[in-house]
Amino acid sequence: MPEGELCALFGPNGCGKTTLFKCCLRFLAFHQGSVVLNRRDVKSLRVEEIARQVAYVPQQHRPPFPFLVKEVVLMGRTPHLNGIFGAGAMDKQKAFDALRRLAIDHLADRPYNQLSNGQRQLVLIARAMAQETCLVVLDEPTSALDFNNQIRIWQVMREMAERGTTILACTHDPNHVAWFCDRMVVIQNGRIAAQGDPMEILNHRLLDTIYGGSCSVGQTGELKLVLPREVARRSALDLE
Ligand SMILES: Nc1ncnc2c1ncn2[C@@H]1O[C@H](COP(=O)(O)OP(=O)(O)OP(=O)(O)O)[C@@H](O)[C@H]1O
Repeated sequence: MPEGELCALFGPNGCGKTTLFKCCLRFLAFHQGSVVLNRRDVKSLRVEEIARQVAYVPQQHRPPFPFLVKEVVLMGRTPHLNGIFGAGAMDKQKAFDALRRLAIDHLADRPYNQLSNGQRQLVLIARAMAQETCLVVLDEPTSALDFNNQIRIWQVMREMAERGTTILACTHDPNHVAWFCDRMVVIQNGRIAAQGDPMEILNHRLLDTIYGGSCSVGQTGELKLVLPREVARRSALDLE
């Protein structure tokens, strides 16, 4: 991936997006292919070295202990420290900045395991921001969020990419891909079915291949909009 790119990994349920992420991060062993991170094979890197370069936001996270939200976010600093107890004022400030950027600083002193799914998802994204890595990998980062927070997270990812962070996020929302991403990679049946600029490759033929004819792609000005086919028929959009 080019530096500073916001790329979406897209594909139907069960096509292997999470598995691919887990292989890239070495949570799962893989037997074919290779993963190269800043010109080095990840198999040759120690876990700490990977954590200094890649932050991961998992789809689900079951906390083992009632850590406070501010402690969970501070854990993002761990790869840069000599253990969590080495956290200094600057690390705490970075953790707080991430909480504030996501408008969840009011949750700082709440136990993480007493939060809603969406609140926990925001905390994990804040933890990844505090980690300050060159690559951030996010597994359906907006799946539990209200619409306002979905847009906030895509805007935050966009800003991070503009500042040079490379971002790989999987999502099931083709509109988010069209509105916010530089590139999309479509996985189907174990291989890359298509990849490129969403404005160029996101069309009804691609969606028919993935979803079997349930969607239409409309265009209004520079904006693409994916709608259920029946809804699209009722709209005044130019349909492909
Ligand atoms: N722990 C597991 N053991 C065995 N098979 C698994 C396991 N986890 C996932 N799989 C299988 O691997 C395949 C890919 O799953 P994966 O979770 O990577 O898909 P995904 O694209 O992330 O799906 P979704 O969009 O539903 O989150 C699926 O067929 C799934 O059933």
